Amino acid sequence: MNALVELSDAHVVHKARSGGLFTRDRVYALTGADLTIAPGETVGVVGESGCGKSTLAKVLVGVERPTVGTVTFRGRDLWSMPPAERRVTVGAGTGMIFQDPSTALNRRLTIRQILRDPLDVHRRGTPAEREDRVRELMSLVGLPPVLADGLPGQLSGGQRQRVAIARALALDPDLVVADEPTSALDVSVRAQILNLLLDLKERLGLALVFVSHDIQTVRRMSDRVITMYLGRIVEECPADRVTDSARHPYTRALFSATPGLLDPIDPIPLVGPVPSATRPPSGCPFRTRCWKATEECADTMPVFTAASTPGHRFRCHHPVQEDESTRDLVTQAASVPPEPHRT
Ligand SMILES: Nc1ncnc2c1ncn2[C@@H]1O[C@H](COP(=O)(O)OP(=O)(O)OP(=O)(O)O)[C@@H](O)[C@H]1O
Repeated sequence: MNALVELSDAHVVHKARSGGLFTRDRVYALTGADLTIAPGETVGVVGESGCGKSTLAKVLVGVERPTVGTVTFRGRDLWSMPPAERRVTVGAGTGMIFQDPSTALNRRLTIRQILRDPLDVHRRGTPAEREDRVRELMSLVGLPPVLADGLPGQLSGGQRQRVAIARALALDPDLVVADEPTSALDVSVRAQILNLLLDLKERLGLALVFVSHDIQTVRRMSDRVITMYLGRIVEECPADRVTDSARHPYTRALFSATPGLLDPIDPIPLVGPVPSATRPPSGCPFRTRCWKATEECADTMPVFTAASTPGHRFRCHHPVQEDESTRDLVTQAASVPPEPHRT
């Protein structure tokens, strides 16, 4: 695959905190992530809260340095560049859109100042050209020019997110990462912002990484869906196959619990809670909740296996068969008693 950005064996480990103080524990936020994103591709990232989606997103745009592993952007290793060069590469080549535009935008600056800031920092064009670019960016995201002298607090949530999108696009990036871009917005404006992102992606040829809890939207927006579990990428699947043909039991379970995707069925029952990211299980991290788990799963983390469809791969010792329906899996999972090796 022609790569725009590539992660190779990327790990992010944090010091754990308790009551604001660091403890001796470590949080394994991202473990052994290998991922390639092509120019113009939309990759959706799904997984339960705390599984490392935001960490993956931040590593991809060079905001977070992996503790171990490499991030290659347009063929260059980001973290072996001199810092000044990395700032230019990341600042101009990537953009990030956060969940809550109210906190992501400086509320003391006007919209014009917010949009001019990256152009000034990266010294793009003459002052007059920067003013033109601000007008162009506002028009690109559907904001009337009259709002240029307003403050973020004077705008609606949807308008603020449009400003955040315009700012992310200011320097013509190749890659934009949107981390839960609509979850802080009113339901009524979510679709408008998602359509705007899709439209901009097409018009500007952007690669888009879309992180969300909203599985239906991820599937609709993306070419490829990445499933994460406890800091690991466990499956990559073309979006049009992920509901019915995902091979990792966790991906099937996640999609079975999303209302409206499949014929009405009960979700695949999973045993217990997600384990702590400070003490991930040995072997496959999903094994403690998986109805297919065996001793082998406790002993070794499976390597990626390629499925029959290009772009589809999974890490599982006992994958779901291609012809197994989610309804079959619900029955299977419900009939398996908890095993000692699961804990
Ligand atoms: N700076 C940090 N210090 C300590 N632990 C952290 C830090 N940042 C993230 N973590 C932990 O790393 C793990 C992964 O966090 P991350 O935010 O990437 O997950 P997520 O899937 O995006 O979660 P959510 O869906 O709730 O936003 C979590 O256990 C989180 O508590």
